[in-house]
Amino acid sequence: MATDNVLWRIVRPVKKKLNFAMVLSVGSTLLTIANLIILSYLINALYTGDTTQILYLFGMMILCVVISYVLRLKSFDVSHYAAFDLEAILRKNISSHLAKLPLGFLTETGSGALTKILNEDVRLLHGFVADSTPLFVRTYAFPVVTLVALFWFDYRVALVCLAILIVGLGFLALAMKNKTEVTHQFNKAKEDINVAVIEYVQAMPVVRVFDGGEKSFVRYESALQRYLSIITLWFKENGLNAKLSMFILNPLPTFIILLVLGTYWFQEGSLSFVSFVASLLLGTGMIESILPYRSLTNVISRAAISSKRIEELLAVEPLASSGEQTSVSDTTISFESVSFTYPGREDKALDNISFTVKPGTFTAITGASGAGKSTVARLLPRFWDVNQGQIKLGDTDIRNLKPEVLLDTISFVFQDNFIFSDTIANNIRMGAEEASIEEVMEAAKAAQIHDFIMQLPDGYETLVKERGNNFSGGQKQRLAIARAILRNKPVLILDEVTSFSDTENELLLMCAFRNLMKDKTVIMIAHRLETIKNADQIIVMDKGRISEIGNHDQLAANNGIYHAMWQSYTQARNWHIKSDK
Ligand SMILES: Nc1ncnc2c1ncn2[C@@H]1O[C@H](COP(=O)(O)OP(=O)(O)OP(=O)(O)O)[C@@H](O)[C@H]1O
Repeated sequence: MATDNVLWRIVRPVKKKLNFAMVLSVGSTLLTIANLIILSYLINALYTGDTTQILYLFGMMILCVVISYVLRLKSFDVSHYAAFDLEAILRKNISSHLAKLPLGFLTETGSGALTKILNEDVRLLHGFVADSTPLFVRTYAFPVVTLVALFWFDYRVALVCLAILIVGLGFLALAMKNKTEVTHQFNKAKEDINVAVIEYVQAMPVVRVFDGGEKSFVRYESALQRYLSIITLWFKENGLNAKLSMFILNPLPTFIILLVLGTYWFQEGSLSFVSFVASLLLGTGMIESILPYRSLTNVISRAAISSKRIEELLAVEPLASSGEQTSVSDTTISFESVSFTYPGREDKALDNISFTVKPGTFTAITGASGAGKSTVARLLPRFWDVNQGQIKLGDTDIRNLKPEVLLDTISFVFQDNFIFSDTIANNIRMGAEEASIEEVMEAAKAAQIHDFIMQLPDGYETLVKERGNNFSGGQKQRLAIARAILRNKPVLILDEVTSFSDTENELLLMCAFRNLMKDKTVIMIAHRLETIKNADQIIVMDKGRISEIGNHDQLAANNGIYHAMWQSYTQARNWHIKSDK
């Protein structure tokens, strides 16, 4: 039951309703058992021909059936209400928690995995609470109460039933031994298949060019093989026990055993007729009541896995709550002794870095891959919060600003910009929903993407396909720039935005950038020295630290990383010029 603790923790908010549903279910179970006992007396009365008793018992039985039925319905009613309540509570808790989580966590976990928790896991718990909880208590209460009743009728019959139960459950326990490990392996194998299928289908266009799809088909096939061998192994190891338990925990064999023994004891005179009938009815009823046990344990373990995922998500540390400050003194950006380590990593992505970007100036950040450039960009919109030091906008720590103020002051253009399935106009409007179509067009013109949009059959009303698949990388960049131009915020963060461009796109992009960056405070992360040469300040990063800082002339004159980068850049350029000649 240890793994199920998490399950009971998750359903705690609806515990009262759930307990009530279980009490009603136990009540209905008791009446069902009472009914079987009355039926035994009724058959006895029919046997002896006692008419008054027949009528009396018949009346009692009808009453019991009706009340038991009503209790059972009511129990399911209550458990369904509890399930709806739980679903609402969980959805509310999860969504309000998600709103407080670092954006970095959300983008990393991915919308697919989060939607799965919010939808599938919550729905699974709904199903468990609604349908399984009344059944759950019934499978426990029925055998216990029946055994008590059987002991009251005849201890020998009770002992026989108890023995059948113990042997059957023993085999079941053996069949379920290693279940956790096997279930884990089974789920892992199933996941591998899913991944292989997705990879096979999604990567098809690329894969077919290189290996005709054979290699990834082999991966899919071997995932399938692993899955099959786990199932075979499980059947081989536990199949016999499972079959034996299924055979023993079955009403028919129990009925036959009780019939043979009962007949013997009855003829011998040591078992009354009513006890004989009662033992047949109660004994078989008891075994029947535990038939759903196996499927219930499956439902419970799946619900426990879902609960664990929900609990883990709810345990993710939210961002420190934002302050209430609603304005900034100016757009100076300062990193003051900032250190940051990504959750789950040992090494620092940023190690004690400090720099200041003055209002209206252009700062470029460059350096080797993995040096920490993008991390600088991600900390500004609080994708994550710093571990040490502080980041200030004007003279305020960004953690003290209302989130709206931060977003209202800064625009971001990232390498992988979020393009969603809507019209081009609405994609540009994102973050400035009230903008008129004329304003949208103005922004698109400044971003050098207007002419391209006008060539499309529906112009600005053209639908962008999922993730902007019908646009080139450079076109998506320019759409994102148009979006940033329209939002017109005083601070601009650009992360590797020129990486997609070909020569033609680059000219357009540069022109778009000039329009976008006019009079703004800009931080641009870039590799292309041509792009950053004119920056007021260039920061060269290396292994999470700032190795050089200054303008182009100062850095080119130094004997550092930038100097080396500039040398190799000019050599490459000269080589190009020579080979063009
Ligand atoms: N989401 C993340 N989770 C864990 N570690 C990360 C994450 N993103 C980056 N890192 C690590 O942090 C360090 C800095 O990465 P960052 O992306 O900031 O470098 P970068 O200079 O922008 O590199 P590139 O030029 O390749 O984009 C690297 O060691 C990287 O592995």
